[in-house]
Formats: sequence, structure tokens, C-alpha cells
Amino acid sequence: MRTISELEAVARERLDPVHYDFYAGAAGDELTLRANEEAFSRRVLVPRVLRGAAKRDLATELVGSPLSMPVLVSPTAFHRLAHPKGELATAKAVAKAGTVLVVSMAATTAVEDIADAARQAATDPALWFQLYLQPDPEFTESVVRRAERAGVRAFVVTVDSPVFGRRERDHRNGFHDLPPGLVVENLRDGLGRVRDIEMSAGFTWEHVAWLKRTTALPVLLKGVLHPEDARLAVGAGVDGLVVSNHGGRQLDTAVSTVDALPALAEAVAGAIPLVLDGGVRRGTDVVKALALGATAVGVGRPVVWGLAAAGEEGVTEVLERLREETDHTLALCGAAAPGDLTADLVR
Ligand SMILES: Cc1cc2nc3c(=O)[nH]c(=O)nc-3n(C[C@H](O)[C@H](O)[C@H](O)COP(=O)(O)O)c2cc1C
Ligand SMILES: CCCCCCC(=O)C(=O)O
Repeated sequence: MRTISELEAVARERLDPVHYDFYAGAAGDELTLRANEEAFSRRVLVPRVLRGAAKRDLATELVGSPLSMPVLVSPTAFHRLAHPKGELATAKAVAKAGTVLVVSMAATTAVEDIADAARQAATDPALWFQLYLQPDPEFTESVVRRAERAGVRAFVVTVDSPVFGRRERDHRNGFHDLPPGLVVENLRDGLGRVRDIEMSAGFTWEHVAWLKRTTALPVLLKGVLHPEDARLAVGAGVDGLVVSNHGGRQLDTAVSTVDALPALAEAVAGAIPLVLDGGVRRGTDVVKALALGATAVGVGRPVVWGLAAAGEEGVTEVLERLREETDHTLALCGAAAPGDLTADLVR
């Protein structure tokens, strides 16, 4: 099995350079993109010994969905730019790995088809759906109903995008639209037209309350970095948070996610689960995030690299590599399960 950076090198060879830049790039000077990985490297593990961790179990649970390991797949747009089978290949690999795929609202494959592919690959796969709330609530509701009918088990509302981040590589490359033949399939309205995703700086906690009233499924917020917002989310009845800076693609110089995590863990005090994404490339990163208070981590770009390098098998390679490295790190830290990891193991 190759490392994620080896898979990224293969993906880079295979992808159109403009599309590679879309996936790899981030906002502004890309400081937050780099900070996410650097913040993991800066932290060291202080392992425990002689704790009898011969039998290890990586399984966990998040808002009612079982995960075979504490690693899920964060939503990423446009998988058919990376591989002709796009989200279908991703969904099969993730379902076989027994973890959660968060389907991007900006997928290039319809959520119904993604759900069918996942069900062909595994019994009872766990799909969640990422939502950008739209200024037209009726349209948002129609997308929610569509995703519910397809069988998703939770909604992840991305709240770090009141406006679109300035991705300078995309501006330089003139990458603004999908090539002919590809569309954002989840944005088709009842008449078969495809709407544009609209960002709006006008959303408030009222809109979160509206979504909680509109669906009975769990609602997680993605892109929370300030502890006060985490407290407000608990008060608003939100079911979980994704500690995320959108892989550095929104606010450049935003705090790295693992630097933000301890204060968020303190703020929610176990009331709701935290998922961290951004910069997770190794099992040691997974273990550091869990020790600092996350229930699971999400990976974005690594899955795209696997998909571009080798389709479904490439995504499997990424996930199995992370599973194997996480298990190995747990053993070396004297932990039999994610629940054995505590903050004192990280400095
Ligand atoms: C190419 C790409 C597309 C993304 N698309 C979405 C998206 O549609 N919705 C969303 O909430 N986040 C999106 N993200 C952010 C990811 O969900 C995630 O927060 C980020 O990739 C984590 O960082 P990592 O790539 O270092 O793992 C995207 C990220 C990338 C790299
Ligand atoms: C207008 C399409 C918006 C796609 C957004 C995808 C995304 O979140 C990203 O980071 O890229």
C-alpha cells in the first residue's frame, strides 16, 4: 500500500493540471492549508507502555451511524473530474470500508445513484449529505427531501462559506465552470434545470433551527472553529460538529483544526461529538486528533488522490492505509481502542 503523498504524486501525473490545482489548492497564500499539516507535525506523541493492548478495536459510532474505524470521508466536490466513475467509485470503496461518506451537495453524480452504488457494495452503508443552505428555503427543503428519500442518515451543514473563498490557483487557471457534460446533479430542480449553488452571508442560528424543524435526521455543522459557536451549537440542539477550516479553502490564515480542537472539546464538554478534518495524512494524525477530543476524523484530498490514481481501488488503498496506520499507532501508544486515548498522550 502506498502512502497518501505517493498517491498524490500519481494523481498529479494523471490529472489535468487545472483540475489538480482545483483539488490541491486553497485560499489566498494557502497558509491555512499548510498549517493544518504542520500543526499535526508540531505535536508529539507521549506513548504509554505495558497496557496489554494486544487486541485492538477501531470501531466507533457517530450520531447513530456505525464506523469500522474513526475515519470518515469529508465532502468533496466534482469527483468525475478526478475519475470517470467519480462518486460511484468513491461510494463503493467507502461502503466496503464500513465508514461514512459525506456526499457533497456539489457532487457530479446524483445522490440517488451514489446511494445505489453504496448499497451494491455493502449492506446498510452509511451516507450523510452535505448541505449549503440556499437563500430559497423551498429549494433547500426539496434537496433535503431528495437526500432523505435516497436514504442518507444525517445532514452536514457547511457554515464556513458565507462567501466563496478566493482560490488564487483557480483564478490564475481560469477554472470557473465544470467541463461540458458534467453538472452538479443534486442541484437539478423539478423542471430538470440545474441551479447554481448560492453562498449567502445572511444565514443565522434561526436557519439552523429551521433545518432542525424540517428534518428528523441528525444535523451536524461543518466549519466551526470558535468555542463560543460550539456552545451556541449545543444550545441550538445541533447533533455534532465538524471542526474544519474547509481544508484552507475559505478563510486563509484561519486557525489550523488541530490547534482549534482542544478549546472546542472543552466548550462542548462531551455533549455532542466532534469530527476534525484538515491535514489528516497519517495514522499518527488520527490518533492525535482522537486524543485531543475528536470522535473521528475526516479526510478530503487524500480520497481524491486515491480516486484519481486508481478509481475505487485507489480510494480503498487510502482508507485501508489509514486504518492500518491508526491500528499500528494505537498499539505503539498502548491503546486498545479510540476510547483509551487521552490528551496527556499528545504534547
Ligand atoms: C477539492 C475539494 C472540494 C471540496 N468540496 C467541498 C464541498 O463540496 N463541501 C464542503 O463542505 N467541503 C468541501 N471541501 C472541504 C472538505 O470537506 C474538507 O473540509 C477538507 O478537504 C479537509 O481537508 P483535507 O483535504 O486536508 O483532508 C472540499 C475540499 C476539497 C479539497
Ligand atoms: C459553485 C460550486 C461550489 C462548489 C463548492 C465546493 C467546495 O466547497 C470547495 O471547497 O471547492
